[in-house]
Amino acid sequence: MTPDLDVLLTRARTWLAEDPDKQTRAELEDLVARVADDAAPEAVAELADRFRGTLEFGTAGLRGALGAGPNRMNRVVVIRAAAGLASYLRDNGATAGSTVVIGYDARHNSDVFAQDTAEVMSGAGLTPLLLPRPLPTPLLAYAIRELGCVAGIMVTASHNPPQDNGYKVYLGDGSQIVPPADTEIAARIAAIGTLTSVPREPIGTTGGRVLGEDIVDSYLDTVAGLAGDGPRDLDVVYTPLHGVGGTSVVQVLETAGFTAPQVVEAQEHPDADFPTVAFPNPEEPGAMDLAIALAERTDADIVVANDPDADRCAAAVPVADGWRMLRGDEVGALLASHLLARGRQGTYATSIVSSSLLGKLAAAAGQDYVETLTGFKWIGRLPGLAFGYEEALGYCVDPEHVADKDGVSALLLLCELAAEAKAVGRGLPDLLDDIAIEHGLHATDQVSVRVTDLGQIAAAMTLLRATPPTALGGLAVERAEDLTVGVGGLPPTDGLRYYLADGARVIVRPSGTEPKLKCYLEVVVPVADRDVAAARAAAAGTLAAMKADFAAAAGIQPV
Ligand SMILES: O=P([O-])(O)O[C@H]1O[C@H](COP(=O)(O)O)[C@@H](O)[C@H](O)[C@H]1O
Ligand SMILES: [Mg+2]
Repeated sequence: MTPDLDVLLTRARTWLAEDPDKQTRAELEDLVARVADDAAPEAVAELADRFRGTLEFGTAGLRGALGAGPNRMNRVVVIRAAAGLASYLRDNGATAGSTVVIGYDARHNSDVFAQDTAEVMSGAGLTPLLLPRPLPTPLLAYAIRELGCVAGIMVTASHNPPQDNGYKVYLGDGSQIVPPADTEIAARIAAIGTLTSVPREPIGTTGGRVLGEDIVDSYLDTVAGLAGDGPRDLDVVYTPLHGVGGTSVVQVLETAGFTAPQVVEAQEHPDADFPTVAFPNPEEPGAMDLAIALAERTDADIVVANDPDADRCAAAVPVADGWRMLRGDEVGALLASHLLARGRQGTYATSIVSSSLLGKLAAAAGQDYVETLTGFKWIGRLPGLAFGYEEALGYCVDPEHVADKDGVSALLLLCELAAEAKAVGRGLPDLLDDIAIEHGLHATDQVSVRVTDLGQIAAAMTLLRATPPTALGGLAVERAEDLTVGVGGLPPTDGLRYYLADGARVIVRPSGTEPKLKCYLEVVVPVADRDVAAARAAAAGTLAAMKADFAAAAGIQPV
């Protein structure tokens, strides 16, 4: 046995001694035995990975595979995280009786992690309020403001694979944490000694309770109230993708006067194993197949979907040759023009990896425009926000009540817009064409590479930094920026941005929620003689060439 292996085994045994979860304990005991017996290389690598650092706050809180060890999601990590957060809150003005609202999705152990969190809050003298059942993330964000809480926690891994879970952390403003709060909370988590030093009390101890359905109804009525008067004739197919959006979306649409959507039966109820999809992420190819098939069979007008925690919204619409998924940037432009047409005043915002079109729409209507880093935590908190969106299917159409993305309210307003268009014999693609004719066709695409070894992502970034591309898809790279130095007033972040000829731009960055390298591309093609189809074809050709060149420059194989 090498000294390194000895240290690893000691750490694992120390961890085992305080793990309150039978299942993760059994799993780690087994792994420790395999390492101690014959140091089987696979077992050693697995154990080392579990103890390689601790889960850190990323784009949207903590996120990782379920399992034992500090580098996984489990009860020990959650209890420590809750205790660190409680200590941060106490140091920043929270007093006895300050409330913390806790929500959870329907993933494996989400309810257990929520319960642990509530007990830690009680133990710290704060008052936990638990949402009554697995519910959408935006409902949690709503509850923070509505109930005047000092913080909120949502136990969810959103759209990640079934074996993952996660922990989204919000402060009293209803937005997810950003620096320096995240590092200050992380420091307090790191400072926690043994788990036995963390006081835990039953949730009633400090007046905490499980909330009733009234908070759910209050949220759903608020969302339904966003729709104006107008046409409601629209045949909607909907899927919550085995997540928690289902009943909320149906209730909101009906309250707003729509006929109940047809819901994809096999994906209607929450299921932690997401049995009908490879990845429960509407961005992934195939995730919407069942919904689109149902829409085809029933000749529906639109397909809408939420990701499993219902903070994202995806849509597909019928076109001449079948069904077309709308990109997040397209839905963002549609919702923005819908709100601008209604006279919504304020700041229109998106992330730097999203389309530049929003800036043009806002400017044309005399409204302010702001760009942030990736992550809705940056958008939701902007003062004076009128509307915010990001290409990753996230939209905030009601910043007054929900300072985060909300797949339920976005879905309602998109259906409202589609019904208005249908009433005059048009579809959402026609509205997109109108926008393209006025502002130029802004076409976006993404190369997303899933890796098993995070080293591959670092290697691609290193290669790009060492040998920057000089042209992509035949467009010269006119300017390159390394985002790690913090450009244009943005906080530093790992990423590279290239400005190309003809207004094209490319950004590459590692995902902060999944083991993926993401490259976001945009080209802007003027529309001549109202011929949007020609501009679209030209843009598609350039984007395809840019993708291929980018993959070669980064040394990656996109799937
Ligand atoms: O998981 P969700 O639905 O909350 O979505 C989260 O992850 C997305 C992808 O982030 P990344 O590119 O770093 O993986 C972000 O755009 C989003 O703001 C964040 O809330
Ligand atoms: Mg989500």
